[in-house]
Amino acid sequence: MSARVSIGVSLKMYFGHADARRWFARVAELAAQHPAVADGRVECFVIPTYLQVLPAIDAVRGTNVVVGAQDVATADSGAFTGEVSAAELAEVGARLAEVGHAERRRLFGETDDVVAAKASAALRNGLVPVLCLGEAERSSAADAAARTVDQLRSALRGAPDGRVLVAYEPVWAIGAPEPAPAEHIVTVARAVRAELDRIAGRDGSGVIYGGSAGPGLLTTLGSAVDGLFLGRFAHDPAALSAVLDEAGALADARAEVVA
Ligand SMILES: O=C(CO)COP(=O)(O)O
Repeated sequence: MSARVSIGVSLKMYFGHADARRWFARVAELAAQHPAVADGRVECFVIPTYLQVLPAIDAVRGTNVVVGAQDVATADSGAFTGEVSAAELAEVGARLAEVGHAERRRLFGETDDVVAAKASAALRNGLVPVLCLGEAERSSAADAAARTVDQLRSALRGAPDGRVLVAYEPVWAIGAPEPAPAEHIVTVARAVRAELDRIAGRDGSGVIYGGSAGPGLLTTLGSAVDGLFLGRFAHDPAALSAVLDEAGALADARAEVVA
């Protein structure tokens, strides 16, 4: 377990261009002033639409905030109309690529094979895949853990070495009023972390939780997770700032354990 805590935000398709730019400016400002982000104890990443990736990179330049994409092509170049390659994302300065989000699986038919090909494409090009995994229907924590670990194995089968951030997102907790219960998240996150520790070539990897996450949750979960993947509840920069404060406190507590 590394001491660093990761806090990511996907903007999905919520913001238009002007609103997104205003939000990036606020995030850049608060990250620059945030001691735990400024000194690297907390990794902060934002994942806007493809069209917003370049303005986001411009807005956060000089801060420790990094930018990712919400999807990535399986191929690196060629006749793939509408796709964006990991090679180009890396070329312009994106650092992460979200892979296999529940909305892409459900609305756009992404299969486990497609998810695996996208994870490989990201790793092959030096991007960190934010690998979104989680059970589709509410079940026991043990069952959810088994399903999520199976998804992880499938997504990384044959993938190049490199860091991976697993975003454990139970599908039924996405877009909900509340996150999944803490005991449920802790059980699944532990199983995912154990699997990440078992497989070679994944140094620096971790598991973050997403699905109606917001202020207060990270303090409840503690070191069972390596951070959070936020959606709606980070649209208000003040809420994101509160989560970064919690992440800083968690990183400090973890540094004492690691030392
Ligand atoms: O899917 C999510 C992040 O990728 C979570 O979104 P919400 O927090 O809005 O449910």
